[in-house]
Amino acid sequence: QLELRKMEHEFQDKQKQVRSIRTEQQMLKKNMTDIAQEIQSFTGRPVNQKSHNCRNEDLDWSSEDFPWSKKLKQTALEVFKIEHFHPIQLQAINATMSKRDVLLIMSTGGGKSLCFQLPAILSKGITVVVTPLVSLMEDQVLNLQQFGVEAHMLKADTSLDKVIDVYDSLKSPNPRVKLLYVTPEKISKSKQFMAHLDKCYKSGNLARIAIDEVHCVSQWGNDFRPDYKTLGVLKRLYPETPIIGLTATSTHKITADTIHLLNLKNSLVFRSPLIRKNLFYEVRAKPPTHKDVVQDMADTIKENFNGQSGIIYCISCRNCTDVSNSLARCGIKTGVYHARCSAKKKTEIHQQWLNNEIQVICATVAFGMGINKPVRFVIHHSISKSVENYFQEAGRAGRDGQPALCLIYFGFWDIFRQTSMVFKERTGIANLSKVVQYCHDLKSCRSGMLAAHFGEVLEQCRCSNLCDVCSGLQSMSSFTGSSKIFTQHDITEACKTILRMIKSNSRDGVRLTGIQLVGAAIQDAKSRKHKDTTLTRQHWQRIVLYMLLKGFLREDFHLTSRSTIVYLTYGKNVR
Ligand SMILES: Nc1ncnc2c1ncn2[C@@H]1O[C@H](COP(=O)(O)OP(=O)(O)OP(=O)(O)O)[C@@H](O)[C@H]1O
Repeated sequence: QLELRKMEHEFQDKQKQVRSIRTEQQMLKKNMTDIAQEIQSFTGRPVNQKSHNCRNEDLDWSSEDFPWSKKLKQTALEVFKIEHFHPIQLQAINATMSKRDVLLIMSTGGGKSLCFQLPAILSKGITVVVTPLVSLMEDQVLNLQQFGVEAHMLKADTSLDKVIDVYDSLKSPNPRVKLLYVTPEKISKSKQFMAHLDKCYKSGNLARIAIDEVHCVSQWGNDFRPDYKTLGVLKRLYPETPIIGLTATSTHKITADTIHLLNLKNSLVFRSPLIRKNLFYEVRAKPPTHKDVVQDMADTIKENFNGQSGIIYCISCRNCTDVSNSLARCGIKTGVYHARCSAKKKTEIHQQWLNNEIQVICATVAFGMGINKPVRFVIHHSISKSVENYFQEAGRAGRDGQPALCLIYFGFWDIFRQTSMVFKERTGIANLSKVVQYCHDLKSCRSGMLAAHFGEVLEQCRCSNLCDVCSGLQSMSSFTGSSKIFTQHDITEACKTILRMIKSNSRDGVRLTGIQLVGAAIQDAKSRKHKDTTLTRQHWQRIVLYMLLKGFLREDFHLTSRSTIVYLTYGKNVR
């Protein structure tokens, strides 16, 4: 045993030495690249560097032995007042500082921005940050400037003086600008900007390119932006400049697609656990009337979140106003935020919410990116159009690490409303069906389902009481006090009734919507004094959904001049 211990010690010692040699080797490589770039900036000609095959895949990216490690810690503290790095932050920072291409997948609020902001401050030259939203860009630039960092942005209404100032920096051998925020359109459409970026690269001053919300590059995601696709050109034009892509929501399929489209062949992928242990996921059957839904929301908020802030996501602008007005009548201070609000109104509401003058924002998905405020609950008045959307919206809760509730009201009618809105999108129905599956399931752990969707496996199959399913099966849910005990029922006859309703009505040339189909089935069961008369309307709705999810039913769309009607008909699995 003594011998074994001794060898173990020796082994660890050697491993330490190997790590240290690898780090040194990596540094030498970096210094050679820096010198080559300097030569290039003098001569204007690229230097042919031999490829040195040091296997830095094996490097310990969380090591604090890199040449910049000391300065990194110091700058994090001095500039951002950050004492410790979150998991994966240090790995991602070390990898991008070593000039590796990086894809960072980290949950909302995980601290992705720091992973390019800190390296930008520590590196020579300019870091270009591509962001999909101007509001996001404005927030970050303002924040950085408050920390005393030279951060700037180029957007459609940037003054000519400012543009010239930024272009001068891009041309300068010693640029003043450290971070330059641009939209993807700038890269795909502005020849002038690209000409200046070329100069910046040739003088060895294009330190890094950060692409925020990088999943927008893939058509498999639901946030696809055509201009993001053109970002693939960056690696071809600037092969020596490291790229770091950042996202909170990326399935394995989207990740692979992103790497391919951005030409990041040898990139390192860092993925932090997406499921946050402070979020409690719950799905609640939506009460049938608007009044009852709002009363249920008001009770939940008053009982659990006295004086604490939250967001309620609604399906439409009108819906936001209705919910907000009704909640106000229940004594809750609310405001609305949606696409039809003027920019002034949006800023005003956001500010009132930040100042705790209003407790709840009733918003469409237009609200949310870059929120920096403790949010104790995110309630979905209707289901989201995809799991990715839901995960991102719900993830705005509890970014401070404290417990928070993510609640969906799951209503039968809402599903067809969403279906009629997304059916023209390429993956619209498939994406929505995954959300319906998530809400319809009474047995599977919600965190587990979300984790599995993003290709992650939870250490335990149950989430230690962090969702209504796991806690409801054993005890009372901590947030809602509701116990979700359910019974099993043989629904063979009920399914046959549903199919018979479709058949008999179609013989008379009548098509049925989901709601009509449920009504017809209830009537039929009653008239035939069938044992299924014990089934409630909600049971019948669940049966219809089950049949939809299992392919026994499918939607049939009928476009009128004013709307799209969603009928239900036989699915592919009906023989
Ligand atoms: N290591 C850290 N310690 C403490 N606070 C941190 C740390 N890293 C980041 N933060 C803070 O966490 C907050 C969220 O960071 P950031 O906005 O970068 O998150 P994000 O991952 O980009 O989220 P989102 O996907 O919602 O944009 C910020 O206020 C940031 O200053």
